[in-house]
Amino acid sequence: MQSLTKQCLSIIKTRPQESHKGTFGRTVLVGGNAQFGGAIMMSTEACVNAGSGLTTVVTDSKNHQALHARMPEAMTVDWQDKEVCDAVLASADVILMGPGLGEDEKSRELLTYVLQEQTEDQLLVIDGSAITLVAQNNEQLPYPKQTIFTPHQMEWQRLSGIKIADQTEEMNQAIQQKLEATIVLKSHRTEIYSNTGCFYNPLGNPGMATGGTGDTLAGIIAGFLAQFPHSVDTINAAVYLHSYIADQIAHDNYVVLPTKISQALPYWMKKFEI
Ligand SMILES: NC(=O)C1=CN([C@@H]2O[C@H](COP(=O)(O)OP(=O)(O)OC[C@H]3O[C@@H](n4cnc5c(N)ncnc54)[C@H](O)[C@@H]3O)[C@@H](O)[C@H]2O)[C@@H](O)CC1
Ligand SMILES: Nc1ncnc2c1ncn2[C@@H]1O[C@H](COP(=O)(O)OP(=O)(O)O)[C@@H](O)[C@H]1O
Ligand SMILES: [Mg+2]
Repeated sequence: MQSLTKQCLSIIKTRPQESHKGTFGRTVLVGGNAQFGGAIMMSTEACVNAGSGLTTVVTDSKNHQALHARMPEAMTVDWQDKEVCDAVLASADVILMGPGLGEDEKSRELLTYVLQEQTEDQLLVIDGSAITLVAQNNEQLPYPKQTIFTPHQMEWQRLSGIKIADQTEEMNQAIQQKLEATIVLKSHRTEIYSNTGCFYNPLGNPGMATGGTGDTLAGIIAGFLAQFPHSVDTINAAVYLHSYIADQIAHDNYVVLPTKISQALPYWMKKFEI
């Protein structure tokens, strides 16, 4: 397993002069039920700050006002409005599904719908509740090689069937090869299993152990994939930078607020651009 270094951030390129919001990708985020609105808001804040050209959030209408107040850069769609959802999903380069989605009937219906709508050009990042639902329903992925799962160890236990204590590199890799999707297996030391190699993130700190840090990572991964190459290098860079920034914040903060990571993204991306 290869340990990531600062070198992995070299995918962050200086933006071309001749560019516009369409150049940097369209990201659609699906999640946030009435209980977990904060999760999709944190993913959105991360995605916009990570540089997604256009970001649209498909969520429970209860979250719209708060989302607009917090992130006017993002557009919102009521997840009951099928016609608008169809159009928005069709326009996406990257879809992030799951932060705060919940596990009720509506959540299940939305997951099945998104899996049906995904096209062969679109990447799908599956996080949070959506991982649990894929595991429960034994959902088949339409395009496994274009799918990225971002489970923590418990979600990976549900998806892979491997108990946390048995989640060794060998076992994890065997299930990844069966799934053919990329797996970002989150823990205090996150590992990335892909069709082209396995990587290990040496950064991160216990200040990150607070609700929303994973929702934030999922938003960064989606925002990076929207504008940078569709490869594991881009996912590695997102994982590394998320922890790198958290480590900077942790120098003088006991707890690392996820929204602080998002707010610091544009600064650090500028520092690392080449
Ligand atoms: N503000 C919000 O609205 C928040 C909403 N959230 C959403 O809540 C939903 C449920 O996700 P949860 O992860 O809370 O619930 P889960 O039930 O999926 O997992 C949490 C359980 O897994 C255990 N666990 C074992 N190893 C772990 C590891 N390495 N990392 C994390 N947990 C580990 C924890 O102790 C806990 O008991 C998701 O959709 C998520 O996006 C959470 O992100 C928290 C914040
Ligand atoms: N002790 C720790 N050391 C390093 N990273 C951590 C630690 N605790 C949590 N993290 C990171 O925080 C994130 C937590 O993700 P997740 O459990 O999905 O959170 P949530 O769903 O609440 O947003 C992961 O990226 C994980 O690597
Ligand atoms: Mg999570």
